[in-house]
Amino acid sequence: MSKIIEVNGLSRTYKLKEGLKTALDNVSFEVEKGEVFGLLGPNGAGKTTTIKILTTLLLPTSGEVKIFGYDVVSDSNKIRDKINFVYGGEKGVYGRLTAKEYMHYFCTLYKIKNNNQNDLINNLLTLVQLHEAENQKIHTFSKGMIQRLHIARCLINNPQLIFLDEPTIGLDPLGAKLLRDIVKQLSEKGITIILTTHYMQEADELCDRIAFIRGGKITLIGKPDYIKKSCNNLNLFEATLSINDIEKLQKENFFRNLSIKTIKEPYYIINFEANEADIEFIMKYLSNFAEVLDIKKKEISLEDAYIFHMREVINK
Ligand SMILES: Nc1ncnc2c1ncn2[C@@H]1O[C@H](COP(=O)(O)OP(=O)(O)OP(=O)(O)O)[C@@H](O)[C@H]1O
Repeated sequence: MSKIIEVNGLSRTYKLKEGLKTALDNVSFEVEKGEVFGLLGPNGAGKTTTIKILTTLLLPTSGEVKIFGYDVVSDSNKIRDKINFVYGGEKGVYGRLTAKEYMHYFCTLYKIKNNNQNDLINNLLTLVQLHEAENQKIHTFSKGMIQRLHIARCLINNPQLIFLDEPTIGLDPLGAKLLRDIVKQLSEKGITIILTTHYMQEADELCDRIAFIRGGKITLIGKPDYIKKSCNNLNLFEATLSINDIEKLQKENFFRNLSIKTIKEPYYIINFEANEADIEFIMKYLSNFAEVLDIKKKEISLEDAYIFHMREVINK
């Protein structure tokens, strides 16, 4: 495998009236060809700043970033031809154009020969499942269709590396699934993809590797399974209960990180953190106001791992 992205000691500060704001602090990572690499972190963690630097839209304050072996500062033109990006919730579409007209417009900007434009547009609109809507004006498109059109647009220059910043934000579950399927197809074609998302299940489904970023630093990096296993002192339990007085349970300060999901009254699933040795005691305690139908250790999801690692940030 060859390295498509090499980031070494990257830092970026912004000048504010109050002084300097550090958005990225000595960040290093590498991405191999063909990987789907997820950058996950809370608002303000530094994801967009990272993407802007990697796409040559923003200069680093210090450190070195190479894309395809080219430096983002001195060789930005060589990089721009080979990459593209889509920001979630992106506006900037020309509503009065049809999808096809919009694609022709960008083909011309990307200097695609007139003779080749129709075939390319057909292929790309088919790939993002907009072929049937090609003559429809964009202002009639749903958010999901617009987002898929952005993806088609970002593929015009045949990029080997694409950046998708929260691509499914604001999409309904079906629209989001369609978009995830397209991301998988692009990955299967060998395109390297950098993805940011706040949806952990999406990251788990799509990403080969993930970096957790918080406060401008990468705190954990690896395959989704590695990240889940990294919480080895996190013991989550899931109990299915029949509860008559749910308010009483909600008021309990007894549990660490209690979450309650209603199945159908009076049945509930509760998740909580506990030591394995305390489970018998907890069962007895619960039986004071609920019938315990089932209790088991919960498999750690990527979301559990994320909450575990970001807890101090979330609690601030
Ligand atoms: N142009 C700017 N001027 C000043 N500060 C900025 C600027 N852009 C970003 N920041 C600050 O840098 C930090 C990192 O921001 P960034 O947008 O990279 O985070 P993010 O992880 O993408 O967040 P989100 O999930 O909300 O998009 C934040 O504290 C943010 O307020």
